[in-house]
This record gives sequence, structure tokens and C-alpha cells, in this order.
Amino acid sequence: MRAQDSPDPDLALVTRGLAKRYGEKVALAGLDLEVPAGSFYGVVGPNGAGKTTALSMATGMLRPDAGRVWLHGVDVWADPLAAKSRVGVLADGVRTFDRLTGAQLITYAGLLHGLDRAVVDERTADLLRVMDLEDAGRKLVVDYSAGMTKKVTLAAAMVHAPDVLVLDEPFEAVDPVSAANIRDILHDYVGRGGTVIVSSHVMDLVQRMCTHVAVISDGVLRAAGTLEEVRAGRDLEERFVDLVGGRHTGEGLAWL
Ligand SMILES: Nc1ncnc2c1ncn2[C@@H]1O[C@H](COP(=O)(O)OP(=O)(O)OP(=O)(O)O)[C@@H](O)[C@H]1O
Repeated sequence: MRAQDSPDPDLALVTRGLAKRYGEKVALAGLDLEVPAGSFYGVVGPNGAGKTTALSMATGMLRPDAGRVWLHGVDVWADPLAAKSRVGVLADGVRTFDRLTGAQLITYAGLLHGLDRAVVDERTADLLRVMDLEDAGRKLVVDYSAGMTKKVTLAAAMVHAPDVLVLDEPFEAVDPVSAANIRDILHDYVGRGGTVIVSSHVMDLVQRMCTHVAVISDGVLRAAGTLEEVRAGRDLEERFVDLVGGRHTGEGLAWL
């Protein structure tokens, strides 16, 4: 491997020229991103911008048409097993094994990662407790609410103590108390050196939570850097609208 092929392993995630099209539709047009280790990195963009596509390719779940991805210096598509042991993924809208109980789902994820049964049992109990799912742990996931499902799949993504957590819309459908608890857990995790990459539509949340932000629209990276760099002295929501456009100033629904 040439020197320039191997990015700094201190960078949690590096993508170079990551591209994907679905038929005629260019979902991502060559994404170059660098996520420093220990950052809380927000990926924002309008509906259909390419966020889920980018995060799926970055975590080895969707094969790129072009480009490369490294997680802590490990080439995700050349060495998927090594890469996947270092990352925990909360995918958006992907079906889970919902005929398991919450406890079984987390246990199953831990065992798949090759952890010891005793370690998995201890971590499962801890995760159910911090996610407020202790009682629900004995119920089938198919009977969970949307927010409970989000929490249990987040727990399953964390059980192997990965270096990087990639979370697509982790707070969607989650109640405010649970969301605050999850934010605390993620902040502690970042404080201990972990990296969180999170996609969200909620600018206020991103502004309060993240150290870094990338703005994507129409499959193109519009801005990336520290929160302060991207905000450029403005409110993130205003900057976002400036960068991606799309506000309708003409007539609305006069008939309504
Ligand atoms: N499997 C697919 N087949 C065809 N087109 C797809 C597929 N997945 C995504 N797309 C298209 O690719 C583009 C990017 O979609 P993507 O889901 O990555 O956006 P997103 O930024 O995550 O959107 P949202 O915020 O609404 O979740 C969209 O135009 C979408 O319609």
C-alpha cells in the first residue's frame, strides 16, 4: 500500500471520493470527509441529501460505486471484519431481529462480535438499565414502540465497545428524557476518547451536542469543519438554509 493510501489512524473516519448513484440519480457525488478521533460529528442535510447513503458506505453496509473509506486507518472495504470490530452502527429504517426480546437482541449482537458470554450478560444488563428498558428487556422487540426500538438497537450497536459510533437519526421518536440520557451516555463516551458520528435534522440538537459538522445537499458536501467554522458566527439553522437553499418565498397554499 502506498503511503498516501493509508490515512492517519488517529482520524476516526476518512472518506475519499465516495460516490453512489441509483440509476440516473446521483445520491453522493464524491465525498471527502475527515472525522477526528474524539469528536462529536454531526452530518446534516435536507431530506434526500445523501446522508444515509454516505453513512451506509462509510460503515461497510452499502458498496460504493467509487471512492474509499478508512476507519482508524483500516480500509473498510478491503478489510471489513477488522473495520466492523471498531465501529458500532445504528442504521435508519433497517429491520432488526424483532422476534427476539430486547435482552436477546443485545446479547446476540455481543456474541456475534465474539465477546465472552459473561461479559455480554453484564453489558446487556448495564445497557438495558441506562436505556430505561429493564422491564422491556423481557418483551419481544416487535412489540416495542418506535422509540424503544431505537434505544435497543442503539444498545446493540454499543455492546462491543467500539471506537466509533455511527448513528443515523438516533433521537428520532425518542422521548425527551431518554434523549437526554442518551446524550449523556454519548458525551461520556466521547470524553473517554470515543468518536460519535450522528446524522440529524434537528439543528438545535446538533448545535448543542456536536463539536464538528458536515453539511451535505444534493449529494455534495457544502461545508465541513468545527461547529464554529461552519456556523461562521451565525445560528446553525440560518447557515444551513444559506448553504442548502430551498426556502419558499412565493405563495403558499392559498386554498388551505
Ligand atoms: N435504494 C435506493 N434506490 C433508489 N434511490 C435511492 C435509494 N436509496 C436512496 N435513494 C435516493 O438517493 C438519494 C439520497 O438518499 P439518502 O437516503 O441517502 O438521503 P438522506 O440524506 O439520508 O435523506 P433523509 O434525511 O430523508 O433520510 C435520494 O434522492 C433517494 O431518493
